[in-house]
Parts: sequence; structure tokens; C-alpha cells
Amino acid sequence: MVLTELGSSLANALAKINRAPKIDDKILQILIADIERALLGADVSTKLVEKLKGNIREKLRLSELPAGVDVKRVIEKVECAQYKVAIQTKKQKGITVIKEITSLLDSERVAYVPRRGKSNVIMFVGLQGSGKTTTCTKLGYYYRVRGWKVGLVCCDTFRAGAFDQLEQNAIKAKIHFYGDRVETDPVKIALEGVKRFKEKKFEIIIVDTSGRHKQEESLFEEMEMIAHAVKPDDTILVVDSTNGQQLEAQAEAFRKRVDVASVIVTKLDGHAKGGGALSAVAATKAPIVFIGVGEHFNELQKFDTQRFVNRILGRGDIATIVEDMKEQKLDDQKELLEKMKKGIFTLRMMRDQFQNILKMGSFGSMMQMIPGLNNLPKESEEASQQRLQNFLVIMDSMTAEELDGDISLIETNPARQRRICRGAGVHINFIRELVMVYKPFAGFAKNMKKMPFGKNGEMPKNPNQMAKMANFLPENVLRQIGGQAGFMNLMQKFQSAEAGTALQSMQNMQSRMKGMQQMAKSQRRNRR
Ligand SMILES: Nc1nc2c(ncn2[C@@H]2O[C@H](COP(=O)(O)OP(=O)(O)OP(=O)(O)O)[C@@H](O)[C@H]2O)c(=O)[nH]1
Repeated sequence: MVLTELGSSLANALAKINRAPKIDDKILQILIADIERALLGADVSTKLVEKLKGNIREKLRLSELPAGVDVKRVIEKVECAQYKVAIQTKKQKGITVIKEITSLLDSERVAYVPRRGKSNVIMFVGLQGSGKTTTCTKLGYYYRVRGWKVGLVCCDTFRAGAFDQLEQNAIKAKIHFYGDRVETDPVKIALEGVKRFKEKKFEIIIVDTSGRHKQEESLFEEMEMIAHAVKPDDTILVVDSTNGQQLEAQAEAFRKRVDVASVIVTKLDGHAKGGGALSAVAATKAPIVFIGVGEHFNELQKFDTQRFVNRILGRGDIATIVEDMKEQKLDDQKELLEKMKKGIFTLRMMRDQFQNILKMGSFGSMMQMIPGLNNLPKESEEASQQRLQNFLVIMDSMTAEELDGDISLIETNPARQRRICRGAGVHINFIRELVMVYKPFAGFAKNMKKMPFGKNGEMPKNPNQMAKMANFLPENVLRQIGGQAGFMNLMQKFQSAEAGTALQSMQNMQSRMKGMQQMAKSQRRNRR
């Protein structure tokens, strides 16, 4: 994501503060200038950047801070207890540099949250090509994998091919679909679709409406009529981030005509205007609920300003990973854990883990959430995902005996290898690579027997035990997460994010890191 570049420029600017022996006004001016350059480079409007600079200058008066306050922490930390005392005495609001950056992207309005056991009707609106139809499926998929009953209604009678596109997407994403090829009145289709899904107690009913090339009166009239007919609980505007700052006017125009409750910004996976797009939408005070970061169904990320800023600044977002695992019930892996503790790790178990990784989203987005791993080389992301898909296809062509038995069954039998690869339609090299990826996982499981887990399998809290645990990680993975100190910090974050699932989460992460390390290695080898 290009926003990662904005994040690293901002993180570099903040790092200068940490390196400076003394913080004075001159250093602060340099910081402000660096931040200005980074934000303008990401297309954030000059008006907003000027406001941000003014706020920092006005609210961060170094000379007025009481003695004893840690200035570096004041500048950098989002929450700083000492500074809170300082600001109370000065009657200022809790403003720090990061808070200011966060507020650029924060609409401060709370979005609609669907309720379980009720039919939540969500209407999508937006210009043609904004990614509306794709995003309807992505959102449907997002809820389906979290156990909601989802239905899609296609009311786009304007664009030929919209029906087929949504129907195909719905089939691929295993979501129920309603459309009518013959009916030309989108209002009738919307009413009928919503009625049918409500009768069958669907919980999420997504209504895709027509788009137009520009903001035409006919588009708005149609939107109003559909909204009037189905009375949506939530109306989501889909906007294309490549329009950058222009989105402020676009979002305002839609909001004047329908009650746009929230916004999804798409195509943030590779455009320099991402910062402009997000800040422009936030300026309209419509909350951004999700962002689209690719064309695949799972490339939709929940948007939470604070977590997003943490992530792009390289501070990771463990809370989202743990939440995703819980929501997708990926943390329910007691059986896996029990087996691994006995040193057992089969190909079937690896296949389940790989499926979990794919369910959680792309490698890139997951990596960006882990502190210290945010800077993995970009180019490996898509290739890694493809490799994972190939491995899954190979494992799907194996017999139960091969999936559950000893790896030597495959490793020492070329005829078996050829049969599996023929079934999977892949080159024989892939199965050799799969064996190479599998072996360290199995070795890791063997090591687990020696790890200092608590009586009930919980992660150690004692620092010495934690340090011991770190020794079981591969050296370069440990380096990437900031050595033993980084590992302990990560563990604490997992534990505080969700004490009950910390162990499973950590073990999942460890397995994934190891797998990714192997993949990166074999990619490097292939490139050579
Ligand atoms: N890279 C990237 N492409 C996306 C994203 N979201 C959608 N797209 C692509 O954008 C193009 C347009 O998406 P559609 O969903 O067809 O657009 P639409 O807004 O529904 O168009 P109409 O139905 O004509 O109104 C397609 O090629 C999508 O694959 C995203 O987050 N990232």
C-alpha cells in the first residue's frame, strides 16, 4: 500500500526526535516540516496540512511545559499520563503530534453496527467504476466468514453485465443472490429481493444499486426511490481513492441526496492519492468503515483510525489480528494445540493453518499489523499468496494416508509425488518445495514439547521464561520483531489484547512467521 510510504516518512520524522539529544523549538520546526512534506506527498490537502501545523504549533509550546515532563513522549505518544497532567494545568486538549495526524483521518462519527438476529439492510451507492459491485461481495464475504447469513440483491439494471458480475461473485464467495434479468425497474427488484431475504431471516441484506459515470440527476433519483422503498439501516457510499482530494465534493454531493451513513474507500492498494482520499472523506464527517486494498474478496479491511495510524507508522495492530481470529473463530484451535504440544504436526494440520491464513486476508495486510514485520519486501506478497494456493491444491490431491502419515511417505516416493502433482496440475518442483516448507513446521512442533508453557498451556508471564521462549524462534524472525525485547513486547500485546486466546494467537503467528520465512527463502532461491 502506498500509504505505507507515508507511514514510514512520518515514522522517520518522529524517529529524529528520539535521536535528538535535546528537544528544542528548532527540532520541533524540523519535525513539523518533515510531517508537512510527507502529508503533501500523500496528497493530503494544503488546507488540512496548514491546520495541522497550526494546531501543533499552538498546542505544543515547549517553553510552557512544566519541568519534569518527558518532551519526547509528549510529542510522540498517543496517550501520555504525564502530559495529561500538564495539559490539565494549561487547560489544553490532549494534543500530541500523532493525535493530530490521527485526527486528519477521523470523522469522529460512529458508524452503523449490524445487529445479530435481525435483518440489517445495507444499501450501496456510488459512481460507476468506484468498485461498488466488487465491494458488495467483499462485505458479504466479510460477514459470511464471521458466521452471518448474507444475501446480495442486484438492482443495477443500468449497466449490462452487472447482474452476471454480481451473480458470479456471489457464487464464488458462497453468498445467496437475488436478481431479475427481465425486470427493468430497480425499485421492484430491491423490494422483492429484500422481502425474500427478510422472510428467510437473512441477517445481512446488501443491495447493490446502479452507478453512473458522473453525478447525474437520474442516478440520484433512482437512489432516492430505492432508499425510500427498502428503508436501509445503513447506506454505504463507495468511493475510488484514485480521485484523491476530489472525494470531499463527491461525498458531499451524495450526502445531500441520500442519508449516506458511512463510506468505503477502495483501491488503496497502490495509489499515491490514498492520504488525500482518506482525509477528504473524513473531512465530510462521514465515517470510513472499511477500505478496499485489492481485487480479491478478502482484501477489505475494517477501518479504525487509531489502529490504522498505528499500523502505517509501523507500530503494528495486534488488536485487529486477535479480533479477526476471534470473529472468524480461528482461535478455536485447542485440538491443534494439544497435538503440537505432543510434538505432532501433520500435513493436514498445515493445510488447515494455510486455509486460516488465506481467510484472514492477504499476507501484506497481515504483515502490516505485526510490529516489526511491517517492512517486509512488497514484491513477495502476491507471489507468496499464489504459492500458498498452490500448496493447498497439492494437499487437496493427497490421500488421507498422505495427509496424516509421516512425510517420508511422500518424500521418498517419486511415483507418489508425480501422482499428486498430476492431480493438482502443478510441476513436480512444487511438492518438493512443500516438503521443505513442512519440515521446519514439524520441527517446531517437536520443540514445543520443551517450551516453558504454564500448566494449562498458557504463555509464560515471567520475563526469564519469556526470554527462553524467544530462543525457539528462528534467528532472523526474532531479529525482525526486534530481538528478545521486541518478542516480549509482542507477547504482552497479545496477552493484553485477549488473554484467553494469547497462546493460540502467538502459536499461529509463530507458525505463520516460520512459513513465511521459508517462502521468502525459496523465492530468493528461485530468483537466483
Ligand atoms: N486494486 C483494486 N481494485 C479494485 C478494488 N475494488 C474494486 N476494484 C476494481 O475496480 C474495478 C471496478 O469495480 P466494480 O465493482 O465493477 O465497479 P462498480 O462501481 O460496481 O461499477 P458499476 O457497477 O458500473 O457502477 C474492477 O476491476 C474491480 O476489480 C480495490 O480495492 N483495489
